[in-house]
Amino acid sequence: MAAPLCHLLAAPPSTSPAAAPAGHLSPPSRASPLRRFLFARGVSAAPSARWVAAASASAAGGRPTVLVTEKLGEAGLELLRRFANVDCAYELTAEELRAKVSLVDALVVRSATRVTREVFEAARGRLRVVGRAGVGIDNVDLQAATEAGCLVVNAPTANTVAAAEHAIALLAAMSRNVAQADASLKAGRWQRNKYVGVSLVGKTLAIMGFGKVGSEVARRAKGLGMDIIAHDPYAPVDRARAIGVDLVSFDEAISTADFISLHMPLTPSTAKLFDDETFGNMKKGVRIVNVARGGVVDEDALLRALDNGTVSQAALDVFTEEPPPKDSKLVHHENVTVTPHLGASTSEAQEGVALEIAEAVLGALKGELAATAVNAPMVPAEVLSELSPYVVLAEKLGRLVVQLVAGGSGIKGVKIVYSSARDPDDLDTRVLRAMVTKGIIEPISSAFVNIVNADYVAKQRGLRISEERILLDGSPEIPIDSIQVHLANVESKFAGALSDEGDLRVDGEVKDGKPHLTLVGPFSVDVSLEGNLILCRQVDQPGIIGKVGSILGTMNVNVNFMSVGRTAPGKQAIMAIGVDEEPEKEALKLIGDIPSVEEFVFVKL
Ligand SMILES: NC(=O)C1=CN([C@@H]2O[C@H](COP(=O)(O)OP(=O)(O)OC[C@H]3O[C@@H](n4cnc5c(N)ncnc54)[C@H](O)[C@@H]3O)[C@@H](O)[C@H]2O)C=CC1
Ligand SMILES: O=C(O)C(=O)COP(=O)(O)O
Repeated sequence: MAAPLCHLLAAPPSTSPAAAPAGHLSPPSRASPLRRFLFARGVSAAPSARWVAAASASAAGGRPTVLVTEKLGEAGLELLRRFANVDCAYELTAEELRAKVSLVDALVVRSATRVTREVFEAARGRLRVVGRAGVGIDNVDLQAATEAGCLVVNAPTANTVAAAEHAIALLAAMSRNVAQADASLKAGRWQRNKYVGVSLVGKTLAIMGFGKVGSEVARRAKGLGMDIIAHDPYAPVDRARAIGVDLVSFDEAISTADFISLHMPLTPSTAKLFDDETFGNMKKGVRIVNVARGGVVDEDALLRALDNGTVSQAALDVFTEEPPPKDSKLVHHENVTVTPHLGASTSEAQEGVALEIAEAVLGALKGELAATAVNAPMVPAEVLSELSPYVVLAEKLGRLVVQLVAGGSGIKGVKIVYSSARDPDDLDTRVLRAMVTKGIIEPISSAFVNIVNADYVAKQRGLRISEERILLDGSPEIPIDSIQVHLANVESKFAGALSDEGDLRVDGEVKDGKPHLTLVGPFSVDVSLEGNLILCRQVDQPGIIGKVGSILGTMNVNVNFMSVGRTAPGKQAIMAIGVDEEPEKEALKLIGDIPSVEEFVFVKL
C-alpha cells in the first residue's frame, strides 16, 4: 500500500469548511538535479512533463487556494493555477494580509511580505505552506510557522546566478563610478576627471559567506583577474579550494581586502555584523558590495565609515528597511551606488524561482515533504515513499497506546523501538517519530500535530520521546521489521497491555503494506490496525469468542478482523477485534457483563 502522506502535513481537524482537502494530487516528481542546474544557470524551463502528467492524473476534487502577494514569474503562476485557485494580491497592508490568510491553504511571497507571528495566528490553522520564491527567509517567522505546523519552503537555487551577476555588476559599476557619471552626464555635465575609477585586476576581494551566491561571485571575479579570499565558518575547505579560494578568518578577510562582498544570510548572529568596530579594522579605502541583506550591516556605522574615508565606496542592493526612507543619507551619499533589491530580478531567474516554488508548494499541499523545506526534516522522496506504510503504522500505534492510558495518569516518557536489519545510518526515523507523536497527542488534546511541529508540540507538553534500534539479522531490503511504542510509568485502563516492566507497550508490523498490531503487553495478536478496535482480556476458555461475536452481530456491528493471544492454555488471553462501526454502549456493556471477561476497551483508530 502506498499510503497517502498528506496527513504528514494535514490541516487541523478544525480547518474552516472552505478548506480544500490535501492530497488530491498524485505525487509529482521532484525538480530534477538537471532542472535545478538549468535554473541555477539562468535557463528557464517548463515544468517537467512527468510532473504535470502525474499531477493532472488525479487533480479531481477540491482545489486548494494559494495567495500570491508579490509578482511571480508567469510559468509558476500558470502551474499554480492548474491545480489551485490562485489569488494574486500585491502590496497588501499587514492588516489586509491578516484578513486574507485565514482563507488560503498556501501563501507565496518574495522578500517584501513580512510573514509574522500575527499572520500565522490570523491564519487560524488553515495555512499549511508558505512558499518563499527566493532564498532569504528572514521575512518569515520560522518559529511561529513551526509552532503553527505550517511548512515553509523556499526556492534556493534558481536565483543564485542572478544574484552573483548583480554583485559583479555593482562591483564594476562602483569601481568605475558608472551610476554617478551617468547621472552627471544626464544632468548636462561632462566630468571626466571627477570620475576616474579604480581597477579590479590584481585586487583582493573578500567574499563574506561562501555559499551558492558567494562561490559564483568568486568564479566570476577570478575571471576579472582578482585575488579571492573568503570567510565562511561553515563552508567546506575542499569546495573553496576547488575553485582556488582560500578560506580565512573574519579578521584576516576584512583587514586585507580591497573589496568586500557580502553573501551571508541575515540571522541573529549576522545582524549588524558590520559595525563601527568591524569597519575600523578594515583596510583604509576599502570598497563594499552588499547583495545579501541590509540587516547584516549597521547602516549608521557604514555612513560614518564612508564619511571618514575608511570605506571609500559602497554598492548596496539591500537595506535594513525596504524601501529605505526617502531621505536616507546612505542612499543619497555620493560614494554609494544603490539598486532597489534587484539581485534576483532577471527574467530568467524569476521564471526559474516561480516554477521552483510552485512545484514545492503544490507538492507540499498534498503532503509531500519538499526537498527545500526550511522548517521540517528534508526526507528524500524515495525514502518517504518507502516509509509510507510505516508512517501509518507509527501513527496508529500512537493512537492506540494513548487510548489505553487511564485518565489522570500523565504521560511523560515515550520510547519508540525500531527492529530492523538495516544499518541505523540508513534508516531515517524522523517522520516515524513525528507520526507516533501525532498519534499520541491528537486524541488527548486540541493540538494538531504534523511533521513540522511534532517535536515542538511534544516538548511543549513535556513529553520526552526517545528512540532505540534493535539490529536484526536479515534482509536490509525491508526497512523496518517492527515498531514498538512504550509509555513509561502510566496507569492503564487495560492492564493487560502493561508489560512485565510496568510499561504500556504495543508493537506493530507492516504486513502486505498494511499496519498490523502484533503485540499488546505480553500478548501476541495479529489484527489489522484499521477502523476501530475492541481489546478484551479474559480467562482462556472455550465459547468466549462466540459470545462476543454474537453480541456484536446482534447489534449490527461488523467484525472485520479478530485475533486471540494468550500467555498459556487456560490462563490469561486477549481478543483483539477489529470492528467497522462504533458499537452502541449497550453492546459494550453486554461484552463487559460476560462473566469471564476481565477487562475490555474500545479504541478508535
Ligand atoms: N539581493 C538579492 O536579490 C538576493 C539576495 N540573496 C541573499 O544572498 C545571501 C546568500 O544566498 P545563498 O548564497 O543562496 O545562500 P547560501 O545558504 O547558499 O549561502 C550562505 C552562506 O553564508 C554562510 N554564513 C552563515 N553565517 C555566516 C557568517 N557569520 N559569516 C560568514 N558566512 C556565513 C553559510 O555558511 C553559507 O555558506 C542570502 O542572504 C540571500 O538572502 C540571494 C539571492 C538574491
Ligand atoms: O532570494 C533572495 O534572498 C532575495 O533577496 C530575492 O528577493 P526577491 O525575491 O527579489 O524579493
